[in-house]
Amino acid sequence: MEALTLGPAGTYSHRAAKAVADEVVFTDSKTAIVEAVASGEYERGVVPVENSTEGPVTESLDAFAEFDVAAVRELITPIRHALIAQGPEFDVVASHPQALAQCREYLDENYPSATLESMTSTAAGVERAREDPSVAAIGHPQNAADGDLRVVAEDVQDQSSNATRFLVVAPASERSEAGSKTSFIVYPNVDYPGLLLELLEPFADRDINLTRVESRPSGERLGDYVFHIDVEAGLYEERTQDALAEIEAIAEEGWVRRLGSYDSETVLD
Ligand SMILES: O=C(O)C(=O)C[C@]1(C(=O)O)C=C[C@@H](O)C=C1
Repeated sequence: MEALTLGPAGTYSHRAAKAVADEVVFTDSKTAIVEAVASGEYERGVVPVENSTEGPVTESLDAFAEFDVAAVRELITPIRHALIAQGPEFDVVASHPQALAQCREYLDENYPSATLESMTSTAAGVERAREDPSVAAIGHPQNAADGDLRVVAEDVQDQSSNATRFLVVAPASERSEAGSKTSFIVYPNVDYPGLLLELLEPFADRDINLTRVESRPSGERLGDYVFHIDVEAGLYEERTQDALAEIEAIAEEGWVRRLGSYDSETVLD
């Protein structure tokens, strides 16, 4: 099966996508991945959603609220960054903002005067370093395996436990009720004291553990939010269906989207 993910070759998304697809194709935005799967252009997409150091990948979350797709698998991958350059002297460090943020303390301590440059992906930063000796990149060490680049330093992420969670997305028709985890999005379109508490109580009442709650601005007006909620239960379970029915009643002025149920796996590379 073919999967669309964030390119060029050598991104962490590429490494995760290889675990679920025999052919991987690339684009340079997470929104484009979700949109292409929603429209049926691709059968699978692999997008990062959350990092243990830096938190949510907001572009992916916003794309899930905008385009109707199913989440069919979760991949968790440890992220161990290398500093990659043509030599030890450079003025610029180029990488994806998530990766730069995951190495903030290391860069402040070791390269306080380097200019940080945001790229569309870690591998795009590596391409930039390949072209320009004054630029270093942060990415997977394997990106230095060929050509003029070398690994200047390994394990430059601030937390040794640094890990990113990816979701594999499929067309909405492939949404599954089977799996140990479920993701859904709620837009209540109302605002009153205790609303968030009311949205979470149906899970607490049924002993369902929440693994993530993220609020994203709806874009409609200041203080108006879309909530991304992940729970440790499958849609096939009666308790999950009952909790969602209660939430749908609370959000009757807005909407509730089930991304679906899935199982989680760890991808080492
Ligand atoms: O730039 C890449 O290599 C990506 O796959 C994107 C991404 C992200 O957006 O979180 C994925 C994993 C790492 O956390 C850093 C960057």
